[in-house]
Amino acid sequence: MLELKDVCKEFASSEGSVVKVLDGISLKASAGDSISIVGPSGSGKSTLLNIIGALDKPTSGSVKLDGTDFSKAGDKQLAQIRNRRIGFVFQMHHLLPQCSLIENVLLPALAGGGKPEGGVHDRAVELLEKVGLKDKINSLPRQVSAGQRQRAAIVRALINSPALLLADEPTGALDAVIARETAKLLLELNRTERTALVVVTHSQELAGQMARKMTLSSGKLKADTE
Ligand SMILES: Nc1ncnc2c1ncn2[C@@H]1O[C@H](COP(=O)(O)OP(=O)(O)OP(=O)(O)O)[C@@H](O)[C@H]1O
Repeated sequence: MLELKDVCKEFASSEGSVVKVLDGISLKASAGDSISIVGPSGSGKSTLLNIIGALDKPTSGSVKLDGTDFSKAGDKQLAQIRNRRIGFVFQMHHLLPQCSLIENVLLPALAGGGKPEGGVHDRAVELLEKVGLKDKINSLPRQVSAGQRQRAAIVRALINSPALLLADEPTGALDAVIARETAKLLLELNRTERTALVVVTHSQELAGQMARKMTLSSGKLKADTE
């Protein structure tokens, strides 16, 4: 369902030369998969995640999600894919401070001007309950803990039942115990929601919890063999 073929990404450096950050990356992931990508700072992890998430375009190569080739999709279709088929979780929760947790979770279901489909409110409540936020659904982000905010952000990423869940340092801003709990939850939801999960992280502990561990280095992505 997610398929990257020979993806390359080049940037112009400040000196005017061309730097190849990604050099022929191929990757396949299907529902229920969990993949971690580790690598040194500046190795291109965020660049790769942005390309997988249709937030950036490769210089060459192709990215397909459920058969749709991103390079052949128009801007409107790409926006729809980003909103409906892909969930994003970042290091910072990016919840709107003036909206309650449930309002934040429902935002992606309202994006695009459409009415939320029937049942989405129930789904939001159900997911918030599942992550232990039953008593907090009407609380504002500042009224809950950092770990609870990140759990709400994960639920928000899942509200539209995406095929793909992309997480960039999802536990990076949390202390060790909460980070561990959040990682466990992320994996549990990945299993029950049947998404393909791709996590970029510096944390070897988080990376080690994913079924497939990969390293990005010198533009190449390699599977770690235990
Ligand atoms: N828009 C851009 N223009 C020019 N160079 C860029 C651009 N975006 C990223 N780069 C360069 O590409 C390389 C990879 O950056 P990227 O942010 O993907 O690395 P990373 O592995 O995510 O790093 P970190 O772990 O520190 O977050 C870096 O050398 C960066 O300077």
